[in-house]
Parts: sequence; structure tokens; C-alpha cells
Amino acid sequence: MLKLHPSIDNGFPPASSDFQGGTLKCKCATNPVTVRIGSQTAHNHACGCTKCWKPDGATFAQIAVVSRDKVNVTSGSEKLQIVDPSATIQRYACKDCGTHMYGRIENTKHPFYGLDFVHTELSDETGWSPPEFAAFVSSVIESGVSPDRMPEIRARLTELGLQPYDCLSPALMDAIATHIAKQTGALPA
Ligand SMILES: N[C@@H](CCC(=O)N[C@@H](CS)C(=O)NCC(=O)O)C(=O)O
Ligand SMILES: [Zn+2]
Ligand SMILES: [Zn+2]
Repeated sequence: MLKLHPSIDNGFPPASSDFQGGTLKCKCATNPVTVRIGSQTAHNHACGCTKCWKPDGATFAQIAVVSRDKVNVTSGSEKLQIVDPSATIQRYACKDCGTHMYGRIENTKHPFYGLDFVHTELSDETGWSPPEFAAFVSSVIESGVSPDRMPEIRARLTELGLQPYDCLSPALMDAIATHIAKQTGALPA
């Protein structure tokens, strides 16, 4: 059976109204890193890229955004390290178990500056915004998935209601391009 992601394979519940967030916990049995997320997330999606953290056995990551001022490390901060300081998204991972706890953009000109990237399946709470689409689908090949399996993977994502894209969704790509056009002057600010 094709395994995309444990929070996706069996379908997913809708978001709870008035959901106020929850606490993400890494996979360490003792002294886990915990991160409090103080609001609902947005733009949750499956990501097939090689950089996003995936649970054991998963083909895709599941990742959402939340305002960076709603993200607070509540324990184990000494165990966090940035996976790749040169990446646009600085992913803070637990150095003991490898789980990515949040990703942050420090470039103030980046279209997504102010938003952190989080994996809400690391929380025990239910009610988080469900995935809406699948991004960077072709990139799973870079993790070793045979290209022959791509039709099956795209069909399954579509069946689950997650439209597959090979970059981000058109709405997010349009938002990025609009932000850049306003910076360059191609569109009025
Ligand atoms: N094909 C590449 C795509 C990587 C990529 O561009 N990932 C996207 C989605 S998470 C991104 O925005 N990356 C920025 C970053 O990793 O800093 C891979 O799989 O490594
Ligand atoms: Zn850990
Ligand atoms: Zn990714």
C-alpha cells in the first residue's frame, strides 16, 4: 500500500472552528523539545521536497505556516540546531532525534517573511487546518522514489483531494510573484 504520510493516508478531519493552537513535541522519549503554537495554522500542504522533515516511512512531509510571533520554544531549546544555515528556510531540528520543530525565514524581503513553517502532526491536539494541496511532488524522485511510481502517487493525492503541483499551488505562486513585482516596480506597490 502506498504510504504518503501518516496524517494523510487515511483522510483528515476538517479544522475545528475557534481552534487556538497546540504544542509540538519532538520524538525524544525523554526531555523532548516542545514548541507552543499560539494560533491556528494556514496553507497546510503535503511537500515532496528533500528539505522538509518527514516521519519514518513517509514519502511526503506535511507542513503549514503560522505567524512567527505565535511560535515559542517552551522546552529543550538547547537541543535545537539549524539544519542548513544557508537555506532560505532555517529549519530548527532536535539534534537528538532529528525532528524539525519549526522553519524560519530571516530575509525580510522574502514573500513569506513573518511566517514560520511547522509540522502540526507533532502535536496531540486535533483541530489543526488540514492539508489543502501537494507541493513539489516531482521532488520525491530526488529522495529515491522511482519515476515509474509518479502516476500512482499523483492519482492517490488527487483521490485524497490534494491537487498535486510540482512547485507550490497557483495561489501561492501568484502571491510570491506579486510580492516580487511590487519590489521590482513591475507592479505598483
Ligand atoms: N527539488 C528540490 C526542491 C527544494 C525546494 O525548493 N523546497 C521548497 C519547498 S519547502 C522551498 O521553498 N525551499 C526553501 C528552503 O528549503 O529553504 C528538493 O527536493 O530538494
Ligand atoms: Zn528530539
Ligand atoms: Zn519542502
